[in-house]
Amino acid sequence: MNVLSIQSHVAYGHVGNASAVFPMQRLGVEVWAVHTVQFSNHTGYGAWRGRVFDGPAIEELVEGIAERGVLATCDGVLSGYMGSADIGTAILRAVARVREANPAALYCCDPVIGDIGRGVFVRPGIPEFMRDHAVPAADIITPNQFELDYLSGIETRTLADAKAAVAAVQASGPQVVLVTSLHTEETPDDSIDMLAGANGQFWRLRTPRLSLDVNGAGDATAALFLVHYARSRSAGEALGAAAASIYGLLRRTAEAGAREILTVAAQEEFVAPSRTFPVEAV
Ligand SMILES: Nc1ncnc2c1ncn2[C@@H]1O[C@H](COP(=O)(O)OP(=O)(O)O)[C@@H](O)[C@H]1O
Ligand SMILES: Cc1ncc(COP(=O)(O)O)c(C=O)c1O
Ligand SMILES: [Mg+2]
Repeated sequence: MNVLSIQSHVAYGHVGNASAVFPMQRLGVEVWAVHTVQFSNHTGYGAWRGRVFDGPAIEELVEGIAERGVLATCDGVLSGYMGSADIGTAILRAVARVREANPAALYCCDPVIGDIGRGVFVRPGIPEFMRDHAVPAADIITPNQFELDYLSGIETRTLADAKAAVAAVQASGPQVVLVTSLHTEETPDDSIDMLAGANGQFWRLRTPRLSLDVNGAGDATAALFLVHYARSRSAGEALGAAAASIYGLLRRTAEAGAREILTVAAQEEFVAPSRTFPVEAV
């Protein structure tokens, strides 16, 4: 399996491609990593150095890959944080080129917009770009609850609200939706839910809430979910596999008290998670 992953990159630590690429490789996937930014470290530190690339820089690399004659062997495209709408447009052009070469290729868009508590943390214009262009073009999206609310225009308080919001977003294009970090009125305070929806069916998975504050977990989650969905074509199965790996990774990170997720030290969790959780049809 070959995945074109177009995301931010950091030299130190693990967010964006620096969080997503290795778990996919550990699962046996060839990853074609295109970086939208190259920063020293993630922006959660408050200070960083490095450069933001632009649309033409992304298109140039995709052109070079196309010149190798390999686009037809690309099974999926993964995108995450978009620095500008210009980069977003380049990503959607890459998706169109891959689909032209391989109509079966899946586009998984992590619609990074913001988070509960932090609000919108992307540049002006990006939320609208995600909602009006990127999400409708995707086969799979992996919003957190804040992003689900924005994309659907529904303020989700209950599981029924979340299901309605997923259905509303599915009507705009993506058939498979994974909601991360979901907390509804039904969710116990010491727990965290994920909700997957596909073909009119919904599955919920609940894990303990760990005491940690890290970045990059969503990027790894989208990557793992794409790979497991591409292989199984079951959103429920992909939910169970991705959630178990992420939980194992974060549990190890919390135990170590680390500021960065333990992508390398906890790599066994990507292939053989130490704990699995029931996937409940809801
Ligand atoms: N404190 C936590 N405890 C347990 N799991 C967590 C915690 N934070 C994140 N996760 C797991 O990581 C997944 C993705 O993280 P999330 O914070 O939703 O990503 P994003 O960075 O995109 O908002 C969540 O769905 C959840 O399974
Ligand atoms: C450059 C960059 N990309 C991606 C992310 C994604 O982090 P998170 O998964 O916490 O949203 C961050 C967060 O700080 C970042 O700085
Ligand atoms: Mg995210």
